[in-house]
Amino acid sequence: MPSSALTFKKSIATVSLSGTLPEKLEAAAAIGFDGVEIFENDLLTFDGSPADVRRIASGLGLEIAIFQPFRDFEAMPDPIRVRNLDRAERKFDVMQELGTDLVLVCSNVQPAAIDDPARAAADLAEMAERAHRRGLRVGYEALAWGRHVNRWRQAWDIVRQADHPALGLIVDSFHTLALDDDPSGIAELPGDRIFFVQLADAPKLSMDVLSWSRHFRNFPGQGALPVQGFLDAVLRSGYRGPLSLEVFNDEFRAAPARLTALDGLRSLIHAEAEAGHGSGLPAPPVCSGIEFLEFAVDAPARERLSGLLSSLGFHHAGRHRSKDVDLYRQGGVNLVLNSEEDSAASEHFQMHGPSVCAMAFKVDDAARAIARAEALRCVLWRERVGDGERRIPALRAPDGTLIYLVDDKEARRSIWEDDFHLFAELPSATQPLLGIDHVAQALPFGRMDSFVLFYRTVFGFVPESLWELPDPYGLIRSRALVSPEAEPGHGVRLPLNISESRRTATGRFVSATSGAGVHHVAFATADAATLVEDRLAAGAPFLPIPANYYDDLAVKHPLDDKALDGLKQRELLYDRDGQGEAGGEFLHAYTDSFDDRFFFEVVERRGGYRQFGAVNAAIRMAVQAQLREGARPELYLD
Ligand SMILES: O=C(O)c1ccc(O)c(O)c1
Ligand SMILES: [Mg+2]
Repeated sequence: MPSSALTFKKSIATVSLSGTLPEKLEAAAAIGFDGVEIFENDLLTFDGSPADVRRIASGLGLEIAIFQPFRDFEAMPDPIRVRNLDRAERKFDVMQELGTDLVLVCSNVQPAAIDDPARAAADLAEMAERAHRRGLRVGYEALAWGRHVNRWRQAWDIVRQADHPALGLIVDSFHTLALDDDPSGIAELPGDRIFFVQLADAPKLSMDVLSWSRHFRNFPGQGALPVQGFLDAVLRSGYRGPLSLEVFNDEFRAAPARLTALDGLRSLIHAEAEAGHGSGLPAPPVCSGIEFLEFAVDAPARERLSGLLSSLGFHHAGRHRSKDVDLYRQGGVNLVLNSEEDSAASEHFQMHGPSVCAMAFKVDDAARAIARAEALRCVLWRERVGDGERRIPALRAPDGTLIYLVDDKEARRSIWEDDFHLFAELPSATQPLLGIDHVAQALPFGRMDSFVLFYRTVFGFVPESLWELPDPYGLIRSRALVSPEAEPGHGVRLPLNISESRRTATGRFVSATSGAGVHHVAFATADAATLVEDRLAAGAPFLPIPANYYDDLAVKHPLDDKALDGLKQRELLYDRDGQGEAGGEFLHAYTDSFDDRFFFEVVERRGGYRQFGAVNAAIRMAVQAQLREGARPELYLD
């Protein structure tokens, strides 16, 4: 840690959290924020006095960092000017009752506002002077849609011109970055003239900036704005005040306040550390792949699942030394079927039915990864272990799924040799799977940002662009998080899916399993055609693909008749990315779903194909829906 590292106070605006004002305060305090911004609307709708708010906050150990916003103040023609100064005095009374000394004035949006920075400066100087007499301060923020002032530099020029010690600048990453304005000059400002700093990110969307700001802001690291560069500039100025999250987001307004607050704090700790401050974070793990997936099953589900796995070419490779747990293996893929009573798996089974209850990532240093996760406020997990068995460190994903971290740095034997009675190895020629290519999860609506933040900050995964996939019964939004070192047959890839509709594959999964979870698992192979042909012969339930799909494929891609026929005979789907030599190919086949829950996929990546065959997801969802509904086209044909 450099000796210049500073820890900043962390604050959140009440507008970022759901609930009543006391609920918001309680959530912010419980999660560990130092302070809050009291958003005026939350006070107006609170059935108690500002002094009551002060008592509640101080009882929770929360500082009220600022009261905001005070709107449409500066550069108004008389007599509104005089009225605005009276209005300010009234709000100063409220601030003194609240016990905060700072108010945010956002730039005027009124058509009546005069386009004259000198008038704005004079008005703000007058307001600051009145505040000063009461020991209060005023901060001036440029709204991106302000009538005449919408950039931080304009606001700063006005603050400088007003030249009053009780008047300072407030910067908000959203307003600057949404206009594609350059924040780097903030580093040159005197840090003590910046009175407050608000941070928010947002996804890239094309819409008017006001609607974008009011509905789609999110926490730093959840969106696509360069918030880190903004923060670096702010901190280089010498600013030492709080870092505060100010997010207007329709989904956050509906989400449980504590979940949102936890994401917010995680985001701030990460941003502060990335800026070289705070107590520091150990580097993210290098994730080289998925060591195993664990399924929670009871005895009947284990019977059926092992049958499905056998049809896909897996064999029963081992039995746990002390628990009711079996290992199924093929080549580089390890699947664990856990029926142990009184375990995390059985708890998962009670809640969700047959499902993936744990993933294990292969990492370079599990202890370092756990230290990072802990610093980012993750929930850690310690499984009960038998004598001589390996304890594998683990943490909880936001949905409660366990993520084990396996490194073989100090071990002389693999986790399998440590904990399992292993049966005789089969010849590798009979095991064509290379590893787990990707693991797709279905998330409850409104939870995407939370998962993106978790995988991005804790593991350093990189979010890919958003896809919209048409299911016959609604739209699915999909975004993959990929470990930076992912190469074909290597690394971790996690597509995350959400759907507003309860009738889509994703929506049905979330309601059928009471929450988020693994929806499908894709296995990598070097030769999908041979594998699928062999497995179809062994009775594996690969989805039958409509002939129309192949007719269309012949038009889209330069495939000769032989190649096309080879795909068609084996129910293989196809995609290409890139152009010419640089292009890669993707061959894949899906199974029908197990108990209408999860399913498997076999994939072959050729020539550096980087995607997930999303263009074919609609075909898969339609075929699965037809199988599920028992659709029979002949009923509709005369
Ligand atoms: O959307 C608004 O009006 C609004 C108000 C206050 C702020 O600090 C802000 O960034 C936006
Ligand atoms: Mg703001």
